[in-house]
Amino acid sequence: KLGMTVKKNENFGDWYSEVVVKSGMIEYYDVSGCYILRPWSYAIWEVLKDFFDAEIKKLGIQNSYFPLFVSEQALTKEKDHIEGFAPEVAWVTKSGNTELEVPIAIRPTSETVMYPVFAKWIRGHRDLPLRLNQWCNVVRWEFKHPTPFIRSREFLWQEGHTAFATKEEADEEVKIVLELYRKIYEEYLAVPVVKGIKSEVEKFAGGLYTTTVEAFIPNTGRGIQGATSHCLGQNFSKMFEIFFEDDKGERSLVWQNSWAFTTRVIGVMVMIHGDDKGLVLPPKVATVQVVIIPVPYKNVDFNQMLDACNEVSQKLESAGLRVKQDTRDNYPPGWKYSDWELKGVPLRIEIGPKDIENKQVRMVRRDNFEKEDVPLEKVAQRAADLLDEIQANLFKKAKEVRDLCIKKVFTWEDFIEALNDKKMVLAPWCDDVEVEEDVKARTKGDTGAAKTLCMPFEQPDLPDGTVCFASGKPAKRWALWGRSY
Ligand SMILES: O=C(C[C@H]1NCCC[C@H]1O)Cn1cnc2c(c1=O)CCCC2
Ligand SMILES: [Mg+2]
Repeated sequence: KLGMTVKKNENFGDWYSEVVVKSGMIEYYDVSGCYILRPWSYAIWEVLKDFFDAEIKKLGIQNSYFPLFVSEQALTKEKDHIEGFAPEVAWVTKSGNTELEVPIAIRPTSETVMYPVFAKWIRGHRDLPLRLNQWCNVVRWEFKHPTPFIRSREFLWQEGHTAFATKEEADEEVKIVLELYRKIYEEYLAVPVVKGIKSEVEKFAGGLYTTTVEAFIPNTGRGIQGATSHCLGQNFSKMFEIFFEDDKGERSLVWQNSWAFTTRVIGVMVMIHGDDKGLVLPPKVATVQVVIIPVPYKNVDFNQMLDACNEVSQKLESAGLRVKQDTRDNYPPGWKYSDWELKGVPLRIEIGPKDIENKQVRMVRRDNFEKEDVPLEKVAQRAADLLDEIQANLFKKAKEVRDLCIKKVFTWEDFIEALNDKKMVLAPWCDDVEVEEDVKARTKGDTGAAKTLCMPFEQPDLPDGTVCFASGKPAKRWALWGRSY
């Protein structure tokens, strides 16, 4: 059957699998954990890539491309960087029937590819800052259940890798890039995120600190890391001996950052906005923002309909909108309505005989199905305004839902109740590693343990004497906890 058969709130997992395939975003593939990104989703990646690429270029960051393959020696150089991750590294061990002398890793991330070369390129302070980015794929042999876009063994991302003379410069860039990630989610994908810093347990082990934008999937009650911007401190420059001579002739280690967002962002957008009819695409990222559908009538000349569709299409295109005319003669209008609703096109324009007579069109919104008749001479402006309204409405609705899913608590009992009610939990915390490990242990269950998602930069006030919800020790700050992907 062409349309959706699974209801989002009845079986979320099956709904998600059905919608990403039937909308034309994903095709399954015979290598487990790998998916084909079809044009309907790849075009969304391109919109985000174009935005982010232009922004980092404004910051003076340059794109480059480093090899896919990593030597074993390089990969295992930074000890605590790799130990926890080793099982996820994919290795090339032979070519044809011939075993390789030494196995070669496929990049799971490129710190160990790039940093030996950074050490070679960086000599003096005039070689700094060095700021490179690459758009590429990475491979991580994940063992958890693969999910299109959300968790796959190969995914697309950008990875930024920068080196500075001072910590201040690094700290500043971490924040600037994190703000770009917030824009990708909130201004393009209409998905609300919480900006914050990761705990010592959750941060990137090889780094100094990790900042993050955290999204939330209400249907599963799970948080999801949206993108990360790490300050690596001097950990990697120590390991890879990346020194520079400063203007006083002193030899010191560079300060580094690394930051990434991935094709996961598309899956988050699908999960947040989709409904029982299929995808709902935010106009900013919609491949097709407006679809024009003629409603033929037995006694009306079809060519007249096509002319009307062309006229409207040209008006919208000259207004800079992404338009498509569905003039296929082998499907009735109703079938087309469902098909484009399944694909999530934000705005539909119907043109029937009486519309032509009255020099108007019928506009139908995908987000709330509201319909309105619009005079021909106002079509371009009205469509542009409606798309802005749809974009804003999608974000507003998603933010209302997300805010209702954050519960602020002070006690363990309330924490557990909120967790079991599929919420994120904002709780006063002593920020001790062993306490976080203890909460994980105490909340282990078939749906996974709770962990800190982040310490939000926006902290509610913490009255003196407030104690940690889990340990009873003096609370240092608020942490956002939850089960996660
Ligand atoms: O990749 C990072 C840190 C960093 N990598 C570059 C972009 C930003 C940021 O993600 C963390 N990380 C996650 N996962 C893995 C590794 C790893 O370093 C290395 C081995 C395989 C799995
Ligand atoms: Mg991982």
